[in-house]
Amino acid sequence: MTTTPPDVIRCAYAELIVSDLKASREFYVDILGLVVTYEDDEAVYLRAFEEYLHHSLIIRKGAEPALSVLAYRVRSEAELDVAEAYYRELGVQVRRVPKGTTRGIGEAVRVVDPLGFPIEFFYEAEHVERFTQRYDVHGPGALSRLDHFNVNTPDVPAARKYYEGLGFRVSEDIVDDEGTVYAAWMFRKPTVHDVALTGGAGPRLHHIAFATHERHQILHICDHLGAVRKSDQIERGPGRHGVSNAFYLYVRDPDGHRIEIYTHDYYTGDPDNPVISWDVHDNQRRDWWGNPVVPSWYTEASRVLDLDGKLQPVEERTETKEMDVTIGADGFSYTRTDDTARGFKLGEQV
Ligand SMILES: O=S(=O)(O)c1ccc(O)c(O)c1
Ligand SMILES: [Fe+2]
Repeated sequence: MTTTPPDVIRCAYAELIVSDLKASREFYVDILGLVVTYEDDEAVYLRAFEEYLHHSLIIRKGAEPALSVLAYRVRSEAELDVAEAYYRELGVQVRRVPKGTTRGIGEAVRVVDPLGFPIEFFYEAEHVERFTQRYDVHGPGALSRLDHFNVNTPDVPAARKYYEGLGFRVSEDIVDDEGTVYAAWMFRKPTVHDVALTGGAGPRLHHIAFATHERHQILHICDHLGAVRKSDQIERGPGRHGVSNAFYLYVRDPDGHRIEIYTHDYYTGDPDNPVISWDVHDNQRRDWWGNPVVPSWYTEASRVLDLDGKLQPVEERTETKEMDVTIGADGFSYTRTDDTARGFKLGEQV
């Protein structure tokens, strides 16, 4: 690459295609408590309480539930030219879209990145009221901001190299002693990640995560789902992650799109931030308390669209899959590395 990469600040918004806008609005607004910035018959533009840009999530009515864009904010309008040149040199599909193509967003550059994901780079965006201290409208499950994207991609080292080319750094990863890389967490903003690369068939969206300030907000969302008899939308957690140290919950929206609610990871902003590598057989890597990872969390994810709204084909992972080495009769994981006397604890039970 001769051209410099665009200066990405952070993950900024996503657009999900949903089959029933009303049902999805109930999930994202009535249960998760996101704020509606604007809505019409086609789409709802949502933001979390600390956010002052127009939206961080769009849910848009469509026949095929899928991800239609993951957007990163760049440091200035000038970075759009940089992004356009960078991706043209990569030889991928690149499109310049005028201001207002997406309500509330200025001029942008859209690409299908080398991993097959629909990605947008933008700077200018409409400012709206920031509800940081509007405690009169915060619910008990108040979400503060969008925190990260997690994507399924078959070749994690190749994806890591691509994102390193964009100036992202690795905070943590999951590996085995043969050198297979199962997942990596990468950041531009000084937290654990803006994007996580999860080995698996891809391009697929694994989840979008919103942060809360307090664990009790996550617990309230669980209680709320129970109260409306929608506990089946709780997929995994609440729990404490090993990787990232965050307290977490995964819920599935009416179309099965996965949303993580996440709090309490850590600062990564110094140049010498140490990378944490986890052994794939460490049973506390994904859940610090050793709770099992449900198989659907490894196998299910959302399809993604190209820039014309067509489903991207999915490529299977060829390297060993994490689920195969840590779940069920063939899989195994340990709690204490020297615990040979009692052998390996069977990994996540299925
Ligand atoms: O399950 S992991 O502890 O690996 C994990 C860590 C951080 C995340 O954001 C996540 O989705 C999953
Ligand atoms: Fe996550």
